[in-house]
Amino acid sequence: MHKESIFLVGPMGAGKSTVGKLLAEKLHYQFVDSDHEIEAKTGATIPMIFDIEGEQGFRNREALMIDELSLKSEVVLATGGGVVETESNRQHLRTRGFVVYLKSPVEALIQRTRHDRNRPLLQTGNPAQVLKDLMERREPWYLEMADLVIETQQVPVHRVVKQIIDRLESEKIV
Ligand SMILES: Nc1ncnc2c1ncn2[C@@H]1O[C@H](COP(=O)(O)OP(=O)(O)O)[C@@H](O)[C@H]1O
Ligand SMILES: O=C(O)C1=C[C@@H](OP(=O)(O)O)[C@@H](O)[C@H](O)C1
Ligand SMILES: [Mg+2]
Repeated sequence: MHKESIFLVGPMGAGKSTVGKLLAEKLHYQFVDSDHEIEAKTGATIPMIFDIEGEQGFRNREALMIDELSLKSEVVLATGGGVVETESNRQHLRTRGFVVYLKSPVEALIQRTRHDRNRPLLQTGNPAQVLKDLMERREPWYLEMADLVIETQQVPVHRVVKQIIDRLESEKIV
């Protein structure tokens, strides 16, 4: 099966947005980040949407955006970490493109997200526990939908991108 678009999934801090941008550049694909697209469409930041509409309001917008973006061809799509919480997203991503799960231990996710204030779910007294709990629930979904799993702990972004491209080329995806 020839799968044209590349969908990056994984937890907050896995590197989906950062890796996705560079991967798209190298492949000469369009880069789209579902969070950025939601912000552009609504004119509101992710924290504002969570504040005003709650997490479910954000998930509804995210599901509409994923449906739209996953139909594009030759894109690298960086999803948000919670994309797997919605069944239709899992279905669309699995059937419409090549899914790469960027895997990192929780300790690395904590380090990479600790100074960032733009992830509302981590603005709590114990973000490490939140990341652990979310990973416990979500990792089975990431694994279940992944065509490829890439370990990113202590692997610099350009090396992660290189590994993905090597695999995509060897499987004749790109
Ligand atoms: N492989 C990596 N090694 C070290 N730092 C990384 C790596 N991938 C991403 N980062 C850093 O981690 C932070 C979160 O990355 P980001 O791309 O926003 O993750 P995501 O979109 O998966 O939540 C950023 O500061 C980014 O520079
Ligand atoms: O894991 C989540 O539920 C979320 C992850 C975020 O994206 P990143 O994974 O790019 O941080 C963003 O969609 C929102 O804050 C919710
Ligand atoms: Mg991101």
